Amino acid sequence: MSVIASEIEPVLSIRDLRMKYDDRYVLKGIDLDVYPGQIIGYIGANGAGKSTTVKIMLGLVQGYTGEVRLFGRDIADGDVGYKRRIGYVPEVAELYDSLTAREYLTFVGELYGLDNERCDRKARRLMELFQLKDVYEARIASFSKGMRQKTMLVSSLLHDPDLLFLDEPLSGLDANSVLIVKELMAQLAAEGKTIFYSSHIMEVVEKISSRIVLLAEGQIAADGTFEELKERSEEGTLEDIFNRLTGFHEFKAIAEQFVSIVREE
Ligand SMILES: Nc1ncnc2c1ncn2[C@@H]1O[C@H](COP(=O)(O)OP(=O)(O)OP(=O)(O)O)[C@@H](O)[C@H]1O
Repeated sequence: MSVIASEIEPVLSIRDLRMKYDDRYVLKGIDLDVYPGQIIGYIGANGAGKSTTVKIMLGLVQGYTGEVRLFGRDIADGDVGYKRRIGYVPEVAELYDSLTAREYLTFVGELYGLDNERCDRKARRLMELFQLKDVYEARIASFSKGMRQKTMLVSSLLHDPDLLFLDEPLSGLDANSVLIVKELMAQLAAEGKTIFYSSHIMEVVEKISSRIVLLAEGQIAADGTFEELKERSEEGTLEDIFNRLTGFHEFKAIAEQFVSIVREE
C-alpha cells in the first residue's frame, strides 16, 4: 500500500465490520482506512458484499457490528450531519420521472441545504457541460439511460462533497462523456476529495484507481496499488489478478456450455 503520513486523519475508517442477512454472514470482518485524495477501486464478484458495505457507510443499512467512522466520527452516534459531505451515485439511476431535470436537481440541492437559486445556476451549468442544456427543463421520463446517468452524476456533486461513492458511474455514458468523468474523478482527487469507485470494468479501475481493494466473499482479499497487486500475484492485468484472487479460471468452459445449450434442438 502507498506510504501515508501517520498524522493524516483517515476520511473513512472501518473496523471489524460484519453484517448478517438471515443466518448468513455477507461481510465477515472488514478493516479499512481511506485517506483524502485516494481513489479506491472497490471491486469484487457479484454478491461479494460491495454494495452492502457502501450502504452501511451511507447509513442506509442497519444491523451491522463493528465500527464505521466517517470524517472522524462514528456514524452510529446519531448525528447524520456527515451525510452533507457525501455524494452518492447508485448503480441504478432512480430519478423522479415526473420532474424536470431542473426540478429534480434543485430538490436534491435543497435536501443538502443549498439555496434554490444558486443551486439552479450551478446545476444548469453542470448539465450544459454534459451537453444537456436543451433538456434542463424537460421531464426526466423522456431521458435516455446516459442522460439519466449524467443527471445522477450532477446531483451527486452539487453540494461539493468531500467523499464520493460511485457505483458503476460510467454506465450508459458515451465515449466522450466517459473521458470527461474519468478526468473529473482524477481532478477531484487532486483537490483532496476521496472517491470510492465500485465497478466491474477492470480496465477502467486499473487506470483510474490510486488503490484497489478487492472483496471476496465478504472479506478483503487484496488491498494496494495496481502495481503492488501485480507484483504480488505475478499477473498482467487487473482482470487477470481478479480472476486469480477469486479463483476463477473456467470462463471458456462455461461459455462453451452456454453455446451448446443455446444451440440444442
Ligand atoms: N436486503 C438483503 N437481504 C438479504 N440478503 C441480501 C440483502 N442485500 C444483499 N444481500 C446479500 O448479500 C450479499 C452481498 O450483496 P451485495 O449487494 O453487497 O453484493 P455486491 O458485491 O454489491 O454485488 P454486485 O456486484 O452484484 O452488485 C449477496 O449474497 C446478497 O444476496
